[in-house]
Amino acid sequence: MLLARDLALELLSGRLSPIDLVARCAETIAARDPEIGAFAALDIAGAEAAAAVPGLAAAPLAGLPLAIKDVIDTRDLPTQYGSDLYAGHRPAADAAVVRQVKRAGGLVIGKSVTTEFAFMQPAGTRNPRRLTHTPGGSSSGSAAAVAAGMVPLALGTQTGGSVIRPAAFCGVTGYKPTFRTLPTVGMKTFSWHLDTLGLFGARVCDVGFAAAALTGRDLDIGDAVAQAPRIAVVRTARAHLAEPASHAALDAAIAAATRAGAVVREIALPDEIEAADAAHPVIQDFEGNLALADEFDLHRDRLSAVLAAYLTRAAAVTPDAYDEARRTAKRARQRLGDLFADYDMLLTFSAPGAAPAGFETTGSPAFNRLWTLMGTPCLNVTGCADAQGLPVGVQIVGRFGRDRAALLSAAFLERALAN
Ligand SMILES: NC(=O)CC(=O)O
Repeated sequence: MLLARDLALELLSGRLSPIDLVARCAETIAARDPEIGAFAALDIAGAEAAAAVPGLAAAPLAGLPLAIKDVIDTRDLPTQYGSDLYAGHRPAADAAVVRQVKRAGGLVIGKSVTTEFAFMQPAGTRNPRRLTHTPGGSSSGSAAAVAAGMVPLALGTQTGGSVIRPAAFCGVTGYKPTFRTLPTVGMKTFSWHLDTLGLFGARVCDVGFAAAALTGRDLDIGDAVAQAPRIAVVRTARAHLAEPASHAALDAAIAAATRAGAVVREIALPDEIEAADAAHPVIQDFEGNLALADEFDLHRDRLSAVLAAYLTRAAAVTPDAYDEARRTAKRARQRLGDLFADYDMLLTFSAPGAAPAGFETTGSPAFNRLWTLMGTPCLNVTGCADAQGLPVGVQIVGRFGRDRAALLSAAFLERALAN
């Protein structure tokens, strides 16, 4: 994989030019994407032209090429939301986060494949770790493009588990920042209480570097790691949904963290927090039904059967149920804040197991959706694999608004697992 932060330092030093890096990415894309299908659209020429701008390497992103998930509007490339309803659709303006990429000196080399409206209908992308397996979703192309070494960084989105789960399946670092750290203006909305922009990179320091470059926040952790963090392991009430490989990965992470000096304790989540897991689908259903009302009312026959059936069911959620779900979520966030008085991070599953074989599903968000609703920073940490050699992720959950601490904790675990 391409190491974004190391490449940025090479670009800044002049040992590598942005044009040469674009050429390297383009060569890998040409060699690997025909069998992986990570990209919905490419703009190599546009990236080459942008790479020629003098002084680019001194910018925060130093001329690094990025893939942008195709639910995020781009003025220079089609934005099709994973649906033929929007075939060839060309937004008049870039999404706010795309402007942040360009202002920071990043190069948009292409649009990465999304599932239909970032929901559950699998797209055509394959897992670079094993081509007969799903890469996960809904940020399928973003995770696959980074895993295959086509780009050093990719933008994705998460409403359920669409950053953390594909990152785990493809063996890359996925970072879902605190809610609204990155602006969702110009992203195709599914749920305005849940939609969160995230990043994919090879390592924790790479996504931290990118987040710092985009936002100007103190998130570039470099080689730093947390010192002896207090870790609460939470398998949650859904632990029965985790396969043996995920339990084994969590056990390996616990052992590695303990060896590295962490204080690790396994706890049960308080009932108020567990209750929010059931609130997530109520909020997603109510808001998704409205966010996709035009497509559902006017083009239902051109939606996948999965999405059409979902939106039909989602219409049944009442305003009272929606309001109660939001109150449940608020109580859970308050209780979670209390929990973090005693711990620096939570450690849990990233997904039920390794990437499922076949392409009938992109996997389950069972271990992601609660944290999406909590709005807390989450990272998939690499370093574990199952008996067949497929990556199995473990997930760090940090305190709301404390993203630097979450990145340092994730870097601590990443290093502990690598040693
Ligand atoms: N958009 C989403 O997060 C849905 C999923 O978990 O696949």
